[in-house]
Amino acid sequence: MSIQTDDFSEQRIIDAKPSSPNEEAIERALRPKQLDEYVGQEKIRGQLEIFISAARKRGEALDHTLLFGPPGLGKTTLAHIIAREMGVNLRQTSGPVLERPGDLAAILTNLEANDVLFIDEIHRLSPVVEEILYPALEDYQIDLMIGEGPAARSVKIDLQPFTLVGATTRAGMLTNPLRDRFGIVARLEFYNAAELTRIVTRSAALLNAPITEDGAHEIAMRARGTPRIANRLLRRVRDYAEVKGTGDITKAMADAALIMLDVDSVGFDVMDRKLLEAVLFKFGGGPVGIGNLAAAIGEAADTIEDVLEPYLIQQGYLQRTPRGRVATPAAYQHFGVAAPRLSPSGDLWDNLTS
Ligand SMILES: Nc1ncnc2c1ncn2[C@@H]1O[C@H](COP(=O)(O)OP(=O)(O)OP(=O)(O)O)[C@@H](O)[C@H]1O
Ligand SMILES: [Mg+2]
Repeated sequence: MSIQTDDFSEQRIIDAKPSSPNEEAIERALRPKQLDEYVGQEKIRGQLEIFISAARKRGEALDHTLLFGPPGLGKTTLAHIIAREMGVNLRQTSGPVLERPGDLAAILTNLEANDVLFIDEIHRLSPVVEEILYPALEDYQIDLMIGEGPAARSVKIDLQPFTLVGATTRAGMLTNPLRDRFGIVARLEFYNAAELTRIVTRSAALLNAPITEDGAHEIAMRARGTPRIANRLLRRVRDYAEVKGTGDITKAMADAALIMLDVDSVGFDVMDRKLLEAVLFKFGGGPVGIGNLAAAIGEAADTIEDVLEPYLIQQGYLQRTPRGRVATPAAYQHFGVAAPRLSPSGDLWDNLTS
């Protein structure tokens, strides 16, 4: 099976974004429903446990909460868990869907006391819609213009207290006034292998797929720190094990399936390798600007920044410097080439912190 197509975002096996509506339905089925089923993110979980229980005791809405981090780490999952643990309804929408102030006003005025309003991709709210949101967040009130021309007047509408849960892959793109209105700001981190092993094991049980501990670990190691990718690899490995074996997902079975899928030992696929190879061999290890890099590998700068880079940077293969992207010795090593002793800025690599 080849995963090299023109539109790789549709096909890429380790894309952190959902690949199809069908996959979203499967994901919903695998989604943990309660905080204690939610694996990892210990700090966030610990904080939310306290804040939610305090808000419930007081009978108040939870503070507005911003969830940010790369795709597939569990933001939507967490938003649903928050509503459930608060014992309230969740209304879901997204930044690009809310085109006019009226769209948001209609949702806000229909919220019941302490409900959760989940706005995905909140960095893509239009400025006029954001304007309506400020007084809603601060005073549970909105100012709406009714009518047009000389007859137009503004009316204040009181809202029920509610909690905004905003999710974004790019906290840096939020306006300051919006960011300042979140009482709770949670940054989701990539998951370690032990956590992903637990996620894979749990999902396999839900899918009725027999799996060994080291089979789960093998998948976890190659899932780029991302539960969505872990679950997707699990489903592909299960197919492979059913066709090529008895259905049992062992380490050997997982390894063979992942080799077939072209996901290498550290979870890189064609796109990751293409990006690192470009930095290493086309741009001499860097520094290279994002625009040049995007042109060289034929990928949008956004996709590079949101989807490809975060994991490569977190794992120490790539660095972001003021002058551009730089490949680290680990990147040279991965491709079996000797790394230069000095970084492109002329420092010893050992002295640089990533
Ligand atoms: N902590 C977790 N424990 C177990 N499973 C998880 C966890 N986080 C995420 N998942 C699984 O990963 C899948 C993707 O998670 P989710 O949709 O919440 O990611 P997201 O951060 O909202 O991604 P996007 O940025 O694309 O919206 C879910 O189906 C869920 O099953
Ligand atoms: Mg989501």
